[in-house]
Amino acid sequence: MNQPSIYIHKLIDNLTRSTVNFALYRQPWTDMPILVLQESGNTQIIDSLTDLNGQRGFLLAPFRRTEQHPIVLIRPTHVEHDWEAISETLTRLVQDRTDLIPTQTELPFSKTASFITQKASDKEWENYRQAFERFIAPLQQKQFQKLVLSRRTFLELPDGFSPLTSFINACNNYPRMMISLCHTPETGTWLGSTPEIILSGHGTQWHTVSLAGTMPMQGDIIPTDWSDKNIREQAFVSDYIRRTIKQFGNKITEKGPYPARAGQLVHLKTDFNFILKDASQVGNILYELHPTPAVCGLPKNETYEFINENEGYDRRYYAGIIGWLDPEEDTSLYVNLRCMNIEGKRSTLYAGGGILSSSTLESEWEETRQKLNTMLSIL
Ligand SMILES: C=C(O[C@@H]1C=C(C(=O)O)C=C[C@H]1O)C(=O)O
Repeated sequence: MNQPSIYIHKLIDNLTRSTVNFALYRQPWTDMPILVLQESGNTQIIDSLTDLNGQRGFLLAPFRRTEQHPIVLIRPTHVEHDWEAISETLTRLVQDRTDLIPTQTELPFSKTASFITQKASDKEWENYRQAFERFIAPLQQKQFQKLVLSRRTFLELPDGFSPLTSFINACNNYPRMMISLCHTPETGTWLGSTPEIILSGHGTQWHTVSLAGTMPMQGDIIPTDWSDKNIREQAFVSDYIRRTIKQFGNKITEKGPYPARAGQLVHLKTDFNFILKDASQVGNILYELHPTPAVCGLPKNETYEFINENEGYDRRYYAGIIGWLDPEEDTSLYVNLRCMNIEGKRSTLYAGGGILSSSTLESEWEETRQKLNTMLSIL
C-alpha cells in the first residue's frame, strides 16, 4: 500500500488521541484505504443488534454489551476512498481544529517490537491455566459441545508509537484480511487484522463464513493434515450458521470446508451464499449470528453466559463485530479478531481458540500465542 504524506500520517495518529470518531479500513485483496469520518457530535449508541435494522454507518459492537462498552455506530459525515481524497478531507477538517494539526514534521517512528516490552508474565499463563480447567470440565461432562477460551496480553508501546504505521504494516503483510484502525471516545482505539466475515452483501445477495480450526503455515505450504478436533470444531460452526441463515435466507449455497490462509496461520473455512428474504432485517440476522461458535460455543446461550462468568476478564470489542453497514449499497461486517486496544502507552492484545473435550492446555496456549503474533509482528 502506498503511504499518505507525513503531515497526514501524523494527523491520523493525532486523531487517535482526539474526540473525533473515525474508522480507517482496508478490505481484503484491495489496496485502497477507506476513511469513515464523523466530524462532530456523538456516535449513535445502539441498544441491541436488532436495532441495526435500516441503519447505515461504521459499526463497532462488543462481544458483550455493557454500559462501559456499548454498541457504537459511527454516523459518517464523510466516506473517502484512497489517500488523496482522505488527505483533502482531513486537511479541511483541521482548518477549524488547530489542536489536531501536527506540530512535528519528521518521519513517524517505526520502532519495532524489540523496542516494546511485553509483560507476558507467569500470571498470564496461570490465569489461562486456571480458566482452561474451568472450561474443560463442562466439556468433559458433555454439558457443552464447544467453548472458545481467550486471553489477553499487555504491551508497553514506545514513545512516538504510530498507530498508522502499524495499520500500513498490517495492510502490507496481510492481503487476505480486513485491516482496521477505529477510534471513538466510547470505544477507545482498536487496531485489527481479521480473517472472518460475519455478514457481507447488499440488496438480496448475502454471504457469511464458518471459520474455525487452526494450524500454522508450513513455510510457504498450506497444511492439509487436519486433525479430527479441527474438523469437528469447524463443523460445529458450520451447523450453527446453516441453521441460522435458513431462518432468514433462501437459495443457500455452500462451499467448503477448505483451508484458508490468515497470515502465518491457516483455518478451515466454509462459504455460505444466500438470498436474504428481507434486507431491512439485517439487524435480526446479526443478532442471531453473533456470537457464532467460532468465538463463543455450543449451545450458544449457555456457553455465552458461561464465558462471561468464567473467562476472568471482559473481552470488550474483541470477538465483537466491526465494519461497514449499509444494507442498501454494500455491507462488510467482520468478527473483530487478531486485534488490539491502544490506550496511551499501553496496549492490550487478544486471542482465543475453540476448546473441545479432547483439547490440551499446552496446544491451546500455543495456538493463542500464534494468533497474538498476527498483531505483534506488525508493531
Ligand atoms: C478466536 C479466534 O479465532 C477464531 C477461532 C479459531 C479456532 O478456534 O481455531 C479460528 C478462527 C477464528 O474463528 C481468535 O483469533 O482470537
